[in-house]
Amino acid sequence: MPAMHNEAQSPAATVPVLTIDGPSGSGKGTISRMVAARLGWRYLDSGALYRAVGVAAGWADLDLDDHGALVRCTFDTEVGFRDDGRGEPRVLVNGTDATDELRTETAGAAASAIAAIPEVRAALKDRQRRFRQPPGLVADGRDMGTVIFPDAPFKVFLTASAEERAQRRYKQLNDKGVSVTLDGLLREILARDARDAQRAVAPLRPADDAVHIDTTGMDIDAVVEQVLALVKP
Ligand SMILES: Nc1ncnc2c1ncn2[C@@H]1O[C@H](COP(=O)(O)OP(=O)(O)OP(=O)(O)O)[C@@H](O)[C@H]1O
Ligand SMILES: Nc1ccn([C@H]2C[C@H](O)[C@@H](COP(=O)(O)O)O2)c(=O)n1
Repeated sequence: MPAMHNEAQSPAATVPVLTIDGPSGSGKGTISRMVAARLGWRYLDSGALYRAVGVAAGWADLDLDDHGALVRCTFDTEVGFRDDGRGEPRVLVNGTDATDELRTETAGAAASAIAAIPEVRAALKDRQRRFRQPPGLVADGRDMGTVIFPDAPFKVFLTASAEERAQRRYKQLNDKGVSVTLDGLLREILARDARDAQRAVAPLRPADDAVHIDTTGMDIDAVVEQVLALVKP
């Protein structure tokens, strides 16, 4: 009976997903949040999950080479998102607001190292897929279009030159009163790009069916409009 064939598809699979993957500082988070708000869809910051595990591992004084302990830590770490309507959602790690610690380059580097462990990625898979709820989801990360939501109807791969990404991060951190050097940030960005793109499991790469948008020299609103046009032409 034809109806039986449809039953194989889970209800979640009918919820539309827009995936936005790309390297650090390409604007994934900023653009995803704005597009999700315009569409009235949910938002998944998948990087925050890896960062949260990194931060929790730091709190527990775990060695980044102790993969067994890091995998256990992944299962034990509860991550909550609280949107107070004032920009970036707050991220709670085991009940503690860790948003500011999560956004540091140190947390980014730890997340990138932990994210190369296949069992950590496997442990976070279902947690990410559970965000797919009506009326739709915007999901940002490195493997949203390739691994987590390969059937997403809308996929974007955002890039910008490494120099521009470092400039953006420099301004972002300066505005927060964090003292950094442009050279140091550029080195960190290039190191993170290399690790994320070269790991064996779910490396950073565009899905075959992703639309590439190079945001070098583009302002935020122009990128948002270009992405929205893909979903609502
Ligand atoms: N098109 C753009 N033009 C100028 N600045 C931008 C643009 N897109 C994002 N930015 C700024 O760049 C900074 C980094 O953006 P964002 O945090 O969204 O990047 P990301 O790709 O999510 O980074 P990460 O992967 O490290 O979390 C922010 O300060 C943001 O306002
Ligand atoms: N889907 C994802 C999301 C993130 N990571 C890893 C690699 C990143 O360097 C790190 C931090 O992510 P960010 O907050 O900068 O988006 O987490 C990943 O491997 N896969």
